[in-house]
Amino acid sequence: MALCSVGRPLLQNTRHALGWFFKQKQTFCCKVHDSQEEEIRKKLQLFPGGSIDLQKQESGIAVMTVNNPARMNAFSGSMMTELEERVCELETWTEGKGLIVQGAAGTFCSGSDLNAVRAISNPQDGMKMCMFMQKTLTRLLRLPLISVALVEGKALGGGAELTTACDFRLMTSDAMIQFVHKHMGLVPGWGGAARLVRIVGSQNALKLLAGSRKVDPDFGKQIGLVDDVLTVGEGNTLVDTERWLSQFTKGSAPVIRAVKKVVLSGRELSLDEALTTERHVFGTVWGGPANLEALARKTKHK
Ligand SMILES: CCC(=O)SCCNC(=O)CCNC(=O)[C@H](O)C(C)(C)COP(=O)(O)OP(=O)(O)OC[C@H]1O[C@@H](n2cnc3c(N)ncnc32)[C@H](O)[C@@H]1OP(=O)(O)O
Repeated sequence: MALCSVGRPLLQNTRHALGWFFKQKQTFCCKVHDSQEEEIRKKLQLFPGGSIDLQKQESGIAVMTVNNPARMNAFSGSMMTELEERVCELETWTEGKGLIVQGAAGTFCSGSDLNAVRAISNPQDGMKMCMFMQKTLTRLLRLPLISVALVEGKALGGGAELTTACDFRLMTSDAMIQFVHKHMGLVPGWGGAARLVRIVGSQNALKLLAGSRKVDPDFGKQIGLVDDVLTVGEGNTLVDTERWLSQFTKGSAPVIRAVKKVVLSGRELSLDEALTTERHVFGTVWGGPANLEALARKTKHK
């Protein structure tokens, strides 16, 4: 049985996912797939092109690149299955602390590949693709890594949804995020609407989805979608993003991962369940190497 099998109620899915998450039995989820998933995976692989590249660095920061520049980094079918494989890889990366998600060649992602979309425009295939991407992006958001989307150029449709599957979003000063779904006769289906409401609130989410409003860095910051803006032409945006992220990833990996776990459980579980999880996670760092070192240093917080 896969981690979140199709049709299982959402709350049960969340509990299962978090139970799995905290026990860190990641290999289970990576290796076992149900037959419906296998079917959509095979179908998606009929639409090749581009790649999802992953570089895990010794610093504990990984860089994932959506790479299909000939189509403005649109997601081909094979890129959707590769994304899931990369997420699996990150789920088992126990030394990891942070993740940067970026697009190749100076632009973020123009959503799903419209050629593939046309070919699977029947409701059954559309629903399976949507389930597949929803599950993958939920797992991306639940990684025990602090993640940031580096948005250069454009993030459109599914590309805008992908940004919401990260903990933070940075934009370059000339970038733009737009949920263009309404113009395509759609609503988000990769979990982007649910996540957007949690990030910017329902009023702002309505503006972005019903108005397909373009989000520039100023408006993005104003509504809380965007955490910071990088000035174009001043240095290397990836290096700047790594520097920005390091304010949260400096220090011991178990502690950084524990922080992400308690925030995640606070966001996704009932208060009672989140408190139980928090106690459990606290127990994993109390008296641990970083804790003992800090005590020995007689740390003062001036
Ligand atoms: C989950 C739901 C979804 O994601 S629905 C998909 C939402 N996305 C879209 O509708 C994007 C449509 N594309 C555009 O609006 C423009 O191409 C954007 C991205 C603004 C870029 O414009 P511009 O800089 O003028 O370049 P261009 O149009 O010449 O594009 C370069 C080549 O890339 C291609 N491209 C772009 N986006 C996609 C896409 N989503 N799927 C497939 N191909 C895409 C263009 O067709 C163009 O290709 P070609 O050079 O004509 O062969």
